[in-house]
Amino acid sequence: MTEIPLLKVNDLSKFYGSRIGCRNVSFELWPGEVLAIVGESGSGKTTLLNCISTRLMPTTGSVEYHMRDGTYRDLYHMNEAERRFLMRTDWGFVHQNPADGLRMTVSAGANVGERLMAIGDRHYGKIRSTAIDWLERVEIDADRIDDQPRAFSGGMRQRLQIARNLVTGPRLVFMDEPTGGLDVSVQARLLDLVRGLVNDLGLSAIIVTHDLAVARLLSHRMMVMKDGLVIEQGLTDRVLDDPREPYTQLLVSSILQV
Ligand SMILES: Nc1ncnc2c1ncn2[C@@H]1O[C@H](COP(=O)(O)OP(=O)(O)OP(=O)(O)O)[C@@H](O)[C@H]1O
Repeated sequence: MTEIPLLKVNDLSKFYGSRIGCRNVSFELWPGEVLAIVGESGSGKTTLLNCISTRLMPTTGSVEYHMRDGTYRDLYHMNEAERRFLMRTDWGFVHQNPADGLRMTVSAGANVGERLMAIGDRHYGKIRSTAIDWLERVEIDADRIDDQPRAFSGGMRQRLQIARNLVTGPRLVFMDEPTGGLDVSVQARLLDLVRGLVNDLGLSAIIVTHDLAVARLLSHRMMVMKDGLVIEQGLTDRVLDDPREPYTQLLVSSILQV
């Protein structure tokens, strides 16, 4: 890991009227680091993820991002075009529901290929061969390239969504409950795949999950949220094996085996 954080989140808060989404969140994310945000339903995980990924504007606070040119930019001071460019070239966003991150009525190959076209690739043969390569990396047979994702199982759709996000070589990937809604055996296979890809590509990732087993398997560090606040954070193994806050102890002990 290099010594410069990829992301610096400073005192971020989001209120929905008088309702608290998240409050006073600060942390840094380092290159190659995977951070899990855990907590029960309504604790503010998705609000925080959406603010950091600029899908939502926070009420107060800033997020500084280390650009490829070496400068830091405050994400909320970028214009819409700059933010879109960053999302297309440097970031990925994996939704819990693959239908939110895929185009269901175009082919699997086009779902992957159009991301390459969006960053300027124009050579059809090259785009198709890269798409085939990525389908194989996510364990989808190349002969399904012309099928539409609506003909795929839930697990295949999620793997396709991951290929679509990673094909452009992002530096940072946001994932919102990436294994939610899948059968347990499908989840296990997907987690293995994500772990392998994240390691191989040296990706930084922020993963929202209510599942501590997902955090254990994928993340280096984790933050525990409750009522919009980060109440505990640290290395994943430390937090899970030796939780300091009573609330985290309760969360951990409610799971038989993590
Ligand atoms: N659009 C909105 N308008 C008003 N309140 C909202 C909105 N979105 C979220 N909230 C509130 O903000 C708080 C945090 O919600 P959030 O969805 O971020 O939690 P979460 O931990 O991601 O929950 P879940 O795991 O159920 O998705 C909750 O009290 C929620 O009711």
